[in-house]
Amino acid sequence: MAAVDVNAESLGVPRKQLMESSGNAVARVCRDLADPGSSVAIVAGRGNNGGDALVAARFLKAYDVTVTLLGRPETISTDIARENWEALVASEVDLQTVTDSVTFELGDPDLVVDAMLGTGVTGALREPEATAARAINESSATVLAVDVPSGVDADSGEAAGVAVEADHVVTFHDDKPGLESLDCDVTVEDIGIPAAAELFTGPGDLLTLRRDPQSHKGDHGDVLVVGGGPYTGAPALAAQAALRAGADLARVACPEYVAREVQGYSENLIVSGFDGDHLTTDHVPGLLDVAADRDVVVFGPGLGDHDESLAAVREFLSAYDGTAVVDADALQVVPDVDTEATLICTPHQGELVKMGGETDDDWETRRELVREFAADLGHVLLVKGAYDVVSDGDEDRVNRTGNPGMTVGGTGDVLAGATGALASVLPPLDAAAVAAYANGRAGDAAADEFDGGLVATDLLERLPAALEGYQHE
Ligand SMILES: NC(=O)C1=CN([C@@H]2O[C@H](COP(=O)(O)OP(=O)(O)OC[C@H]3O[C@@H](n4cnc5c(N)ncnc54)[C@H](O)[C@@H]3O)[C@@H](O)[C@H]2O)[C@H](O)CC1
Ligand SMILES: [K+]
Repeated sequence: MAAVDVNAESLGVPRKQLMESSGNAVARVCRDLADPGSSVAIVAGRGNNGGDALVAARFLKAYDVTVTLLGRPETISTDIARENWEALVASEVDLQTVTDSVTFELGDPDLVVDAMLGTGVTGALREPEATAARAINESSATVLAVDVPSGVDADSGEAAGVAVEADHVVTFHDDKPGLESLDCDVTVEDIGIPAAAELFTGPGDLLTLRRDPQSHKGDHGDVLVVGGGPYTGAPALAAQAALRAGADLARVACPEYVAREVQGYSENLIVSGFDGDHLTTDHVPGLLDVAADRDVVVFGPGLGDHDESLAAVREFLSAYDGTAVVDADALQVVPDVDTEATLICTPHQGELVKMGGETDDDWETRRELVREFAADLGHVLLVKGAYDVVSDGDEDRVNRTGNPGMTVGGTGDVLAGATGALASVLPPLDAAAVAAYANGRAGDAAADEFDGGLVATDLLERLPAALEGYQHE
């Protein structure tokens, strides 16, 4: 939800606007539950759940409304809730604040609006919330809970202690799984979050990437890139991209003569060369051994399409059961390989067609086609284009970052390497979506500087900033 909020904000729909819609929806349900002139007691907490009800107070002029804030106004925890409180103060609405359980009084209202705590909370209710919840449960008023009854976990429906027993819940945007087990009416209200905030990647997607300060070397990914042959730069780009996207270790397995060059690109890489000038099935047992201890394998950058190399990819994937990003010439093997591995395939549209998939100029049609093909394959697809389409056959994401300058060679290798690093820490669909977003963002930053003259290594340098997370209240 936090990710969707940030994406909505980046589309020009800030959270305060969503709060206005939520508050409006709360007031609408109040009107359904109580006649004009009835007394309505709004019990508001200090977070955004309380903020929703503070908005509702402005929409209930035909009612006898009292608003009780649990806690001192200075401790309201978000700017948008505080602004809505201040608007009520300035409007001389009937307000009271309660800082302890002794002074809490509910009175005898017809309707209670429980807006103490919503989805931002875990654990048992503290005071004065717990006392207020008991008073609400003892009263004969109809109880309307905002988003989730206070004290109930929105995901599980369980309560760690006392919780509000609501007659009705008005929840926003989407059903909350925890509400199903409760004995009350639930209304789901659309609050105007654009569908695009969920479909298109955006800055909110980066929220999933916050690093744990307690983590150790290897926790953020140990990635093996297998490739190189006719193309020598590709595996080096992919491996460096994995490091720039946060992997702790990046290894490259490639033909011996390529290995010398790859090592020349960066001393940060661990490179091992195998004999000959291309991958063959003779190399597969050794690769499987190395791959077994890695988080993710990125298979394909610069590999070439020698029959012996493709046979080796087939043999590797048949025996491998970890996570692999498959790119470039290795992709054509995927449709007829029987594998236990989790694959993220990163074709451009030409490679997609070569795999047996279909494409279309219209991105919405392409989205349908990609979803169907991903379902057939049983793997995640990230199909590159002006709009990248990511699908696991069930859920889809679309990425709009990037620019025409990125058609230069090597940007696909950067994307494959970044996807490998992210797949060590995120589920496959998310890894592909975040990688596409960040790769395009890095490309946009490079284009700001170099226009159409950008090169793939410009993206490498800009990947860390492109992956930087967002602070959100
Ligand atoms: N897009 C959306 O999801 C929207 C949601 N809205 C509403 O926002 C709330 C969630 O708001 P948030 O500020 O994140 O959290 P809460 O209001 O639920 O709670 C924060 C508040 O509670 C205090 N607190 C924490 N734990 C406890 C405890 N155990 N006992 C007592 N108090 C506790 C904490 O200190 C904070 O002050 C969501 O439910 C929706 O109602 C929107 O406004 C619209 C968009
Ligand atoms: K609530």
